[in-house]
Amino acid sequence: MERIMGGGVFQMVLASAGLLLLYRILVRLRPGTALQDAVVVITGGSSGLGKECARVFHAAGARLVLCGRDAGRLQQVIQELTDSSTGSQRQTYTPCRVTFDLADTDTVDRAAEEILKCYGHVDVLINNAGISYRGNILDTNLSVQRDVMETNYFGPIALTQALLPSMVQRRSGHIVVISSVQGKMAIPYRSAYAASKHATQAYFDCLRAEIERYGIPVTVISPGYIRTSLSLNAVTGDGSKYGVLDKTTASGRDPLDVARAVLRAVRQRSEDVVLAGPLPSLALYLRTLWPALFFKLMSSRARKEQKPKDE
Ligand SMILES: NC(=O)C1=CN([C@@H]2O[C@H](COP(=O)(O)OP(=O)(O)OC[C@H]3O[C@@H](n4cnc5c(N)ncnc54)[C@H](OP(=O)(O)O)[C@@H]3O)[C@@H](O)[C@H]2O)C=CC1
Ligand SMILES: CCCCCCCCCCCCCCCC(=O)OCC(=O)COP(=O)(O)O
Repeated sequence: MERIMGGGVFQMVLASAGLLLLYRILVRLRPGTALQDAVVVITGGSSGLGKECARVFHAAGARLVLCGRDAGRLQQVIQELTDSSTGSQRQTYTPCRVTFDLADTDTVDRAAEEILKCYGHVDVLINNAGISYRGNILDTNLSVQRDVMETNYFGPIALTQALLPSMVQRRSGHIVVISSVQGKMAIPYRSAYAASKHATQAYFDCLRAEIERYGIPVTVISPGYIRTSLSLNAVTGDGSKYGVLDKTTASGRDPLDVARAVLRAVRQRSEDVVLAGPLPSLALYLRTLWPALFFKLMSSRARKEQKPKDE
């Protein structure tokens, strides 16, 4: 009897896994939204993942609006993209640029107006810009916790809220946010960053439910480590720059590869995408299913990493 039951359970698990695999294949094969001529806004378009997103959306025929704080760096990206499109089979467009600081939410409304002036509307907003943080909570100024929250949370939500009314009016648009696996699990010495990404996940999950009725999808993308300048640009507990290219960052996933996954998620109108390797994925399951063990592992990690650079 037990053998029969055991066999039955095994077959059920196998069948479920097969169905899940089939579902994933079908989702991938589903014809996606066309991006030719779509107006795509990318924040943090001057470097790292944002720059690679600019590359793949530009090549797909999108009309880009690139945002960042440094006009010169944005112009350099625009030049690279225009140079690369010579001989392209597809119609491509010279991107527009809008310069503003996401941490200064007072300027975001002005920036949204400027963004809308580029092409008259926005089809896809990719909230990508962000900064990270390295530090021990005990030695971190509250102002640093606030600053990271301004750039990673309040800035993107202010921009989203400024652009949403025009999307709702047209009953068309798509909101995307680049979060992190640290938006789903918190690891030691990343308090400001992980908190800002958890807030991001929660806000955009609420938004998804609230604007579904207007036909506007919300996509939250949670990558693991990517090979960019994120750790170099991270802030420490006293507000100074960390300035180190961490091994984890240097050995992270190719940003172009991640950008292609972002493009796929936009085409498929995916809701929640985790782009992480087996270990962080396992850690995410552990956080949900066996939190006590997850917390023990994090405490041990905190003890081992007792000396972040700013101590
Ligand atoms: N690299 C990684 O391991 C991972 C990154 N991510 C996320 O990916 C996103 C992109 O980061 P990544 O490309 O890695 O890092 P980079 O440091 O290379 O790029 C960050 C971008 O954000 C822009 N930015 C930073 N602060 C502001 C601000 N106050 N106002 C406007 N723009 C700003 C920068 O533009 P400029 O300085 O020109 O203004 C830059 O273009 C971030 O949200 C990050 O959290 C998620 C998981 C892993
Ligand atoms: C019983 C088996 C247990 C196996 C679980 C082991 C737990 C291992 C913990 C793994 C933690 C992974 C952290 C991944 C963090 C990450 O990818 O972050 C992405 C970023 O946003 C990077 O930003 P950062 O500034 O931190 O470089």
